[in-house]
Amino acid sequence: MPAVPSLILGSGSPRRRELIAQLGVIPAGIQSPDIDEDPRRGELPRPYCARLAREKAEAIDAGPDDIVLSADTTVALGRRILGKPEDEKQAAEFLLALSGRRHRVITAVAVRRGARIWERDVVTQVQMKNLSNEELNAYLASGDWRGKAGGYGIQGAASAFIPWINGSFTAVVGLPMAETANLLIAAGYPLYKDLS
Ligand SMILES: Cc1cn([C@H]2C[C@H](O)[C@@H](COP(=O)(O)OP(=O)(O)OP(=O)(O)O)O2)c(=O)[nH]c1=O
Repeated sequence: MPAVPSLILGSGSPRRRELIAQLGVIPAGIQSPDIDEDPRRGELPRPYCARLAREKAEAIDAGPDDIVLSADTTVALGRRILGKPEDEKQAAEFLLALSGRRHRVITAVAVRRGARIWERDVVTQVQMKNLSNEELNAYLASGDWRGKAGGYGIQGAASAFIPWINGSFTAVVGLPMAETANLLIAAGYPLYKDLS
């Protein structure tokens, strides 16, 4: 058994890689999980998001002692799930639905070691201001909506659309850092341990 378990980042998201690097964690491997992200009929946003994080962690090919970290970020408008827009038209539809409204961003994290899974989900409230046509069109043209739940990235130009959030900024970007660190420690990852 290796003295230090390897961490496999089970996520293709560049944001998640950058966020765990801030903890000093450099993954031994990175794999993009390939799962069906369609919500089940009647599935609510929070259980949907938790299920996806878990399924992503389970879909990663890892050794029995490796630690796998996966996550899912979902934008919820009431009971409605807004995932990653398929095209610009859908991004426009999502942004118009969010314009002037408060919504939730849910990020679920799943850490797996062998058959054991440690999970947490975090809900952040986000207020989006009323978007003018000019703002909407400029943002759509920037392409920054691509690959982002709800069709916006709070860490980019869309920061100007968000007067306030209540909760974890990093969770909105893709990983709640405090909870992620706790899950890694629970799974036996030697975070903060001096390995020299
Ligand atoms: C709301 C919001 C989402 N996002 C991103 C985080 C996630 O990468 C993405 C939601 O898609 P996810 O399905 O959570 O993740 P992903 O497809 O990018 O990567 P993987 O499944 O391989 O882990 O939206 C932002 O970067 N900023 C934001 O403000």
